[in-house]
Amino acid sequence: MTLSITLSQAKIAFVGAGSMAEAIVRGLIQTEVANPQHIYMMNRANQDRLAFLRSEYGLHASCDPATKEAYLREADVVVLCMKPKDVESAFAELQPMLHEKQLLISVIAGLSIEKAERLLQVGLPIVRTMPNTSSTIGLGATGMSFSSKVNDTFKQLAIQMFEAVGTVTIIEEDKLEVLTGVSGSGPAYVYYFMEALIKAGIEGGLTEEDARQLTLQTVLGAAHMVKITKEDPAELRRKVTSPNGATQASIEALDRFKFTEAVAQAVFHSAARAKEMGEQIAVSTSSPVGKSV
Ligand SMILES: NC(=O)C1=CN([C@@H]2O[C@H](COP(=O)(O)OP(=O)(O)OC[C@H]3O[C@@H](n4cnc5c(N)ncnc54)[C@H](OP(=O)(O)O)[C@@H]3O)[C@@H](O)[C@H]2O)C=CC1
Ligand SMILES: O=C(O)[C@@H]1CCC=N1
Repeated sequence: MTLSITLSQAKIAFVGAGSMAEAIVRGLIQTEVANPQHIYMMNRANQDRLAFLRSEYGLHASCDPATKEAYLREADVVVLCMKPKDVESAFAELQPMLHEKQLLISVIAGLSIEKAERLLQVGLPIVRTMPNTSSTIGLGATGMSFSSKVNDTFKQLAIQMFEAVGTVTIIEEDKLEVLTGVSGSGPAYVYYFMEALIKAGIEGGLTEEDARQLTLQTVLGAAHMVKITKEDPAELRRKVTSPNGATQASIEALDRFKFTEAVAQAVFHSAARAKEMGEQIAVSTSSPVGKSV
């Protein structure tokens, strides 16, 4: 890889072709920062999924071992997108095909850089990230940490890649778990809140269609208000909350049901589970080598 390589020139191989890999790929292609002909996706066995990805995005996709090996050996950037439970076997298979000139990017929750280095036993630079699924529409929020081997060119490449699908927050690695609790899992809390708001609206007598539309516009409008006015969410909330009015009654109800505490617990449980998943990935000193991916 030369110092001047850009994302559109780089060959990017995704190991794992699930929802997170697709979210990133879709953003890269839609924003035209990456060339679909330079994107290589691979999974374990799901041929239908690969056929869909090929036809939808015009990229290369395969689960054939020899083809995957060729993809990996040629790649400038390898993005690891499998579930934590699959890391051990996937890394053992990957290890013989990687080399020190490549950049490795992991989106795997909880997997530390140090453990990835021990598993791979290849001294290549590693970028640990925690994106979220809103990357699909270019509105992702990605946290990112670098191993000491990542040079400035690779840092810029990784940042550019995830900025193509949203915002990037560079953070100390030991903060990535709590970041997982906030923004990695975060979209699920927002959807859960929306589900609850729709359900309550319907229970109160709204049609399902109206409850959905009103909920969507409310969440969208509130998020845009924070972004556009740059006001603190607490200040914006105060503006909705007339003294002794309807909103005050609802906020008091949320407080009685410990809303703030519930959200904090959600964040900390996500962080703890991410850490636990990372710790559960075993490092065997006799990793099988020479097998195909
Ligand atoms: N979903 C999310 O919101 C977020 C997920 N992440 C992280 O992203 C990672 C992937 O999650 P997600 O996309 O949701 O998972 P999915 O289950 O959607 O996709 C996992 C993919 O990994 C493939 N895979 C498994 N083992 C191997 C292997 N040995 N070689 C090649 N491919 C393999 C699977 O292939 P096959 O189908 O053929 O088995 C599948 O394509 C996780 O580590 C997660 O922590 C991070 C941030 C947010
Ligand atoms: O639920 C998970 O484990 C992954 C990490 C953050 C979002 N999804």
